[in-house]
This record gives sequence, structure tokens and C-alpha cells, in this order.
Amino acid sequence: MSDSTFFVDVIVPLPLNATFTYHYDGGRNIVPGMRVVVPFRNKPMVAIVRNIHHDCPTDYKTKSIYDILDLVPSIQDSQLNFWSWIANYYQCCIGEVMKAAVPTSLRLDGDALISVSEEVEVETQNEWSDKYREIYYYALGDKALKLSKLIKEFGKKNVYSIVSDLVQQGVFSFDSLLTRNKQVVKMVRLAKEYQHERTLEIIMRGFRRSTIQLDILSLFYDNISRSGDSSISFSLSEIKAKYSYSAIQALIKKGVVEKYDQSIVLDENISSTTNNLPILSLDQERVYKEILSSFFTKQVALLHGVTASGKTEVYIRLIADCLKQRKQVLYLLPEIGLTTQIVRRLKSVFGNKVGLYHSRISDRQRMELWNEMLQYDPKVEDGPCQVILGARSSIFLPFKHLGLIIVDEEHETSFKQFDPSPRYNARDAAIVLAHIHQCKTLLGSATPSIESYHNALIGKYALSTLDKRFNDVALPDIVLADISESKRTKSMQGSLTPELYHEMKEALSNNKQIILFQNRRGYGLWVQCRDCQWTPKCLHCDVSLTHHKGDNALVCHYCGYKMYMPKICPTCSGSQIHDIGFGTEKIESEIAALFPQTKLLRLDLDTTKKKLAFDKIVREFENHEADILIGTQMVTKGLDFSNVAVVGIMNADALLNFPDFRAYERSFQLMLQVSGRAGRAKGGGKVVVQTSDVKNPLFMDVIHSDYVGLYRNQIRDREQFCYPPFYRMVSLFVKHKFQNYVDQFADQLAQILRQQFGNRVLGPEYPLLSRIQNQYQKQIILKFGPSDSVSTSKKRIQQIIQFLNQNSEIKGVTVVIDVDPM
Ligand SMILES: Nc1ncnc2c1ncn2[C@@H]1O[C@H](COP(=O)(O)OP(=O)(O)OP(=O)(O)O)[C@@H](O)[C@H]1O
Ligand SMILES: [Zn+2]
Repeated sequence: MSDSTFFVDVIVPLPLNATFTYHYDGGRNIVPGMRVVVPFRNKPMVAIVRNIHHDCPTDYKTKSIYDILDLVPSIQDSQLNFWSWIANYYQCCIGEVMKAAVPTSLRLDGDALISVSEEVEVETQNEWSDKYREIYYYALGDKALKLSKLIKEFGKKNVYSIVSDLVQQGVFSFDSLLTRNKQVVKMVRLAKEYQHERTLEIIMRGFRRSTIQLDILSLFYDNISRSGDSSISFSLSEIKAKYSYSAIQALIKKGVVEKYDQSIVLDENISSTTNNLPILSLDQERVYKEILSSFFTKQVALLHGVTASGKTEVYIRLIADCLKQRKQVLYLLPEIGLTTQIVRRLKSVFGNKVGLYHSRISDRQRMELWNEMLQYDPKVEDGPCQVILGARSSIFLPFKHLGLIIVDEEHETSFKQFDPSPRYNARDAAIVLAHIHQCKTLLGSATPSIESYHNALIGKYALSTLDKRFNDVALPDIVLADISESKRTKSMQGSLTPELYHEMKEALSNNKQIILFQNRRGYGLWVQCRDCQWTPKCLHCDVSLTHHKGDNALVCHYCGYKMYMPKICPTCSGSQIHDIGFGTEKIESEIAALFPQTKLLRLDLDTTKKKLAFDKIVREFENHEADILIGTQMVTKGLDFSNVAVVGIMNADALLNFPDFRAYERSFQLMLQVSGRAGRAKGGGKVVVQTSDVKNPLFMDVIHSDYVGLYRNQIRDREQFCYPPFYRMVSLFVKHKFQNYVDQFADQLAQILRQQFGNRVLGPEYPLLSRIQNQYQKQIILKFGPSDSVSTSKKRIQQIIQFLNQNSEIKGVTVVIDVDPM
């Protein structure tokens, strides 16, 4: 090796707890954050440079880097530091963080499906080298192509840089056809100068012999004469399928027809920039000023504002301030669904300065935003990199001049990623990210998490409160309806108590809208044979299957296992298999029967599987195209409908009976959030909470919308029973497909942990679900108090797991670590 040899430590996107060292003497410039191709376990793969040095490893012989893909780093230093923090805090591998953080189009994942997303004109192809052309044509001919196959075919040397280049140009993409086609549709229309019957007639005469081309033109002609719309367009794929690709291609070449992209992403069609900042109410103005001045002394502020108090307007004001200083803002939301309405509100003020980032936009769009952010210089230009609105993964974007992070609905548990690793909480990680960028974090909620509120009360965070709705609109009137009593007096209408039924009738007669909340989707909760009580269960998980009547199927909500709804009971041959309990689907059919004149919409996982379905349902309900919206948790958060007068919580008991120390907190949050959808614009909202447990003290806090009351009760329990925020938790899941392996291993693990940590160790116990997807699992929980060093303890836990994995006679057991479990 010569003097010009460098050693390069890289991160590979695998669950491995180390960086790996390679050498390089190719003379090109390498800096941390660049993507390089390295041989790893005899396969080439894209890795990220972490470190460059001259220390030759002594214990093994390094291999050489194959290729460098970047001229400038794709990952910034600040991001690498952030990755390290996540890996360390959440006890995962930095490679897992890399995998979660970087879009596939940049990682060039060898196992991801790659496809040609844009056919390239011959002229452009002529400028390519032979290798480019070969790879391109190979990809055109293979519908299920993986990068790894291209490597086998073309050798590892150049493939990566060529594919990387083609991906950057948009020729190749890693999006499934499904997602891509849903984003933009290739359309064809007549070129401007031919958009006229007369002109078209003339040119059609010149087409006598090429009949297919003539057929296509006739299609336009007929449509124009029928509809009079000369700018009529058709989707390219439709034309290709009906006629021929070469014919339409020829017409495009002749300039008669033109091709264009039509975006069907609703968000992009939003008319942009009005630049009118909201005029804040006095209360909002006060809070805005409080927050600004608190940022002089505090890193984090919590805005506790009741539902419809106009927290969003306060955020908008703070965002505007940041933009004035040419700084970026990250606006985090717990769920993609919520971005629908917020993005419209943000775009109406900030126009195309707003960028969207979440798992439902295509990988290519993610890469494009990433690249744009890397090159972005906020000092000189405007662009979609200034306000990023996104779900939790947007904390991984390459921010350059971050000025503020807003975490809206900060109490939401969906900020926490559970599977796969990294099991991070985006709210908590955001605070660290802000620290790295030396900027501030604003948390907002109508029902803050106990942890955040506690931090505010002890002075760690600043606290600002909006205790009235905007415009002095009254908070909704929340009443309880006793299901047991109504059942006893036989006055239930299906699953509606007379109270709820009455309120609904009245609302409908006043032309108002209604939201019904049920926390389970599907038809019934499960089915049972009347004769022998047989209940079908999932083959792979320890749960009963849920009936989905629309599909005539029984479905496992944990692994997706599906079977037909049997007509006859397989154990006793009885024919009376019936539904127990009710899910959203059953409520929908009941309500349709009770209120036959009304139009219903259902919002749950089943109705929103398609990409834009959520937006569509929300829009339809906003436009009052339906009177009643029935849904799961999806209807509870953040949505802003002005005409909703009544909210019904179908069964509050199902929420309360959850065996978790956060059950009360969550039930309260959920009930108050869903209640908050009622009477937002004019007041007079009514919320009916149906329960069989009217005496439950939690309902007193709910009825009075008394967050502080709830907090006081909860914080006492938390302290007494050693839960967060006083204690920190680490949860371990021991998993294997044999139950006795899990039992034995978990016992051994708990025993060693107890030697080390004593009574901080709880369990092992079977969690609520003892088997998921053929894996049995047992849980061990560790609790660390104020005087414990959590970071050393976490390291110790890792060592113990490693030790046991190596020394136990039981092999093949997985132990999943979840830090700060939710
Ligand atoms: N200063 C203002 N000027 C005009 N309209 C406002 C103002 N403040 C709030 N509103 C309107 O009041 C409604 C409720 O505000 P917003 O959605 O921001 O409340 P929120 O506090 O975020 O509620 P939630 O916690 O329920 O999401 C919105 O339709 C918003 O446009
Ligand atoms: Zn299952």
C-alpha cells in the first residue's frame, strides 16, 4: 500500500454494531457522508463514509472500496451525529438507523425492485455509453428486476454508479408501479395549434395510410365534436393499450400530440401563496409572545391549548418569523393522514415553500427533496425546503439552517416507531435534533403527555396555555350515556343509546354533521358459533379473527392472515355463526338502516388502503357530501371540520380496560381529542360517551375537560408505582417460535438481569399477545430511578444479552430492546 492510501470507516445498512474499515488509493476525494460501494460478505453494497484516517487495522486485511458515488456528501455531519445518538440511546445499530433514514433511491438497496420509470428518447440514449444503454434495455425487459441481478449480469464495477446516475435522472426508480402510477399519470393531448376541429380535419387527411395514428386522431376528433372541449386529454397508458405505442410515439414526434405529467396528488394542486398571515386573537398573540420570549431561556416550550383554540395559527406565525430570518422549520405530525388539512393551511400562507415528507410519497420524491435540501441555500433562494411538513421519518432529512421544530399533537403515541428498529420516539429525538442544530422545539397539544406536562411544571420546558377556543366558541358539552341501563330497559337502537340516537336525529334535522368513533375496525369484534362457542383464531397469532363482512372474510389484524367466513361451524357443524360486538363496518350498516336518507363515510384502515383515499374521505366530509363519518382513531385527531355538531363515542369501556399504566391517560386524550371535533366553528357541540361504567372517576375529568385534574391524579400514581416520568423504562421482548425456548431463555435472562439490577427487573411475563406471526414472546421490563445511570445500564443490558446468546444452550432466540416503550 502506498502513502496515498486512506482508510475509510463506513456504515453499512445492516443490523451490525460497528463500522467497517476499507482502504482506498484511487486518488479521488473522499469525505464523511459520501456514499461508496464496498464489498461486504462477498457482495457489493452502498455504504456511508463515517471517518477517514491513516491507521491501518492490524488484526485483519482491509479490502478496497469499489467506487465512490458522490462528489459531495449525501449525508451531512450533523446527520451522522444524530444517527449515532439514536443508535446509542435506543440501543440499536447505526446501520439500522441508516436504513430508516435514507431513501432507497440513495441507498440503492440491492434487494429492492427497480424499474424504468421514464422511457428515454432515442436522442438522449445516443449520448449514453454502451454500458448505460445495455443496462437500460435490460431493465426495460425485466419487470421484477433487482439491483443484485444487474450486478450479476454486468459485474460490480460500474453498475452502481450508472444505476445511481439513472436514478438521479429519474429514469430508474425504486417505487412500486402502484405508488408511482398513482402520483403522476402520463397524459396526452393535442398540441396547442391542433386543438381545433378544422385544423384537425386538415391534418387528418394527410394520414390516410397510417391507420392507427388516424384512429388515435379520430378519437380526439370525435371527443372534440361531441364535447366541444378541444383540450381533451387521455392517459398515455390507455392509448397505448387500445392502440399502439409506436403510433402514439409517432404522433408525439410529429408534434401533433404532446405528452405531459398530470399530478394526481391532491396536495400539489393546492393553489399557492396568498401570503396572508392570520391575525391572531389577543390570547393567541399573548401565547405567541410568551413562546418567543421563553426561547431566550428554554430550549423547549409546551403549548397546551384546548381543541380549536387555534394552535396552528400560532405555529404559522412562528414559522413566518423563522422564514424571515431565512431559517428552516420542521413541522412534525404523528400521522400522515393529518398532513392533508395542515398542508393546505400551510400552503395557503407559505405557498411552495412547503415540502411534504412521509412514507406515502414516492421514494423518488423523497430522494428529490433530500437532494434539494442538500443543495439548498436558504440565504439566496426560496423552495420547498423551508417548511418541511412530515411524519416521524422527516427528522432524518438533511437540514441546513433549522430554526424551529414544531411537534404537533405531541402526546400521540404514533410518534414512536415500534417495528422495525430503530424504535425511536420522534418527539424526543426531535428535541435532540434541535439541540444539534442549536434551535428550539415547540410541543403542542390539547392533551399533553404526562411526561411533557411534568417537564413544563418543573421548569424544564416553558409552558403556555390557551384555555379558550378561538372566537370564544364554547367547548362541547360532554354527556355520559349508560349502555347497561339502556339495555336493561330495552331502549337501545342497535348499538346506539337513546341519548346518542336523539342527538343524531336532531343534528341531522338541523343539517349538521356527526362523527361516530369506534376503536375497532371490521364488522364484529369476533365471531362465535352459537351451538359450541367455537371462535376462529389466527393460525399464527394468539388472537381471534375479525369479521370483515364486505370481503366475507375473517382477518387477523396483526399479521393479515385471512380466511373465508365459514357457513358451517367446523367443530360441531352448527349453522349459526354470529358476530360478537361491533366494529366500524357493523356500525356503518346499522346506521345506514337507522338513517336511510343520510350519506355515510367510513374512515379506517380498510377504507384508506389506497393512496389518496384518506384525503378524499376528509375532503368529502369537509364539503358536506356526507352527514355521518364513522371511524377508528383516525377520526380523533387534529381534523378541523366546521359543521360537526355531534360526536358519539360508541364504547368507551373498550378503551379503559386496557392493562397498561397509560390506559387512563390515553383514554382521556382520545375522548377529549375526538370530542374536540364537535362544534368547532360555532359552538353548541354535543358529545355522547357511551359506557357501561358511568361511575368510573375518569369520566368526571372527561366531562369537565379537566386536563389538569387528570394530570394530578396520574402523576401521583406514576410516582407511587415508579413509572415515567420518574422512572425510565426499558422493555425486552424474548422471541422464538418454540414456546419452551422462550420460557427458558427469558427465565435465564431475567435471572442474570436480577443479579445485576435487583428489583428493577420485572417479569418475565407473557404480554397481552403471547404469539404474533408464529413467534412466541415474553416480556421483561426494567425500571431505572432518578439515581440510576440509564446509559451505563443500557450498555450492561446489551452485554448480558450478548453473553447469554453466546452461552445459553438455547439458540436462535431474538431479544428485542425497546427503550422508553409506549
Ligand atoms: N386567529 C385566527 N384567525 C382566523 N381563524 C382562526 C384563528 N385562530 C383559529 N382559527 C380557526 O379556528 C379553527 C381551529 O383552529 P386550529 O385548527 O388551529 O385549532 P387547534 O388548536 O390546532 O385544534 P386541535 O387541537 O383540535 O387540532 C380553525 O378552523 C382555524 O382556521
Ligand atoms: Zn395473525
